[in-house]
Amino acid sequence: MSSLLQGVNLYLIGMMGVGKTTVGRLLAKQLGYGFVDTDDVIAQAAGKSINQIFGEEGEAGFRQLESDVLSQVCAFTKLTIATGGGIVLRRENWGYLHHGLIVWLDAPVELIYSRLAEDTTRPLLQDANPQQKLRSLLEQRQGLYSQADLKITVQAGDTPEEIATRILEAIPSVLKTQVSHN
Ligand SMILES: Nc1ncnc2c1ncn2[C@@H]1O[C@H](COP(=O)(O)OP(=O)(O)OP(=O)(O)O)[C@@H](O)[C@H]1O
Ligand SMILES: O=C(O)C1=C[C@@H](O)[C@@H](O)[C@H](O)C1
Ligand SMILES: [Mg+2]
Repeated sequence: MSSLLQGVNLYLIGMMGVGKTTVGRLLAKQLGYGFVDTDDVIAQAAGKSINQIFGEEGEAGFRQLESDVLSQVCAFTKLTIATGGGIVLRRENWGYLHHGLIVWLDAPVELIYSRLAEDTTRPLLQDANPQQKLRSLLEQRQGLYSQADLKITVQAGDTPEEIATRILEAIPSVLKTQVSHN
């Protein structure tokens, strides 16, 4: 698989809590790829948590840092990159994402909510009605996520290992499509 990909980066996109970081780490290991999480790189570079960045610089400040990090990461090869849930919002980010293969992890809002109900590290979910907030974010972003090369639907009970395997099994079909267009 790794040789089929020829070093092309894999970008995982999708809503917060869908499992991009968890599955991305596994995929990287299985592919012999490096692993990068854009949220972690942003927090490390800023020396602040994501919550602090949102609090001090606003969402716009965070989005700028996110684009800066993505623009640097995409220059490397052989990486699996777990992105932040809102990376799809900026048009310029798509130019970077399309350097690699983009995989959308999609899951029902109820499943995402059950995972993140107690979470305090996602600033956009610190809302009076987090489930409704998730619903409206997904509605706003669905059309953007659907521009991915590959959509993988995640259901309750799917283990990270199963999801990683499903992604690996689906990759050849996408690569074949790309080759046949050349
Ligand atoms: N397949 C799974 N089964 C059970 N729990 C999972 C699964 N995938 C992820 N989780 C759990 O759900 C939570 C969110 O997962 P994760 O941090 O990987 O999501 P994410 O897509 O990276 O979110 P964000 O966009 O906020 O970074 C974590 O507590 C993780 O352990
Ligand atoms: O969905 C989002 O907009 C976000 C998801 C997280 O990964 C972080 O990037 C941040 O909490 C914002
Ligand atoms: Mg993550």
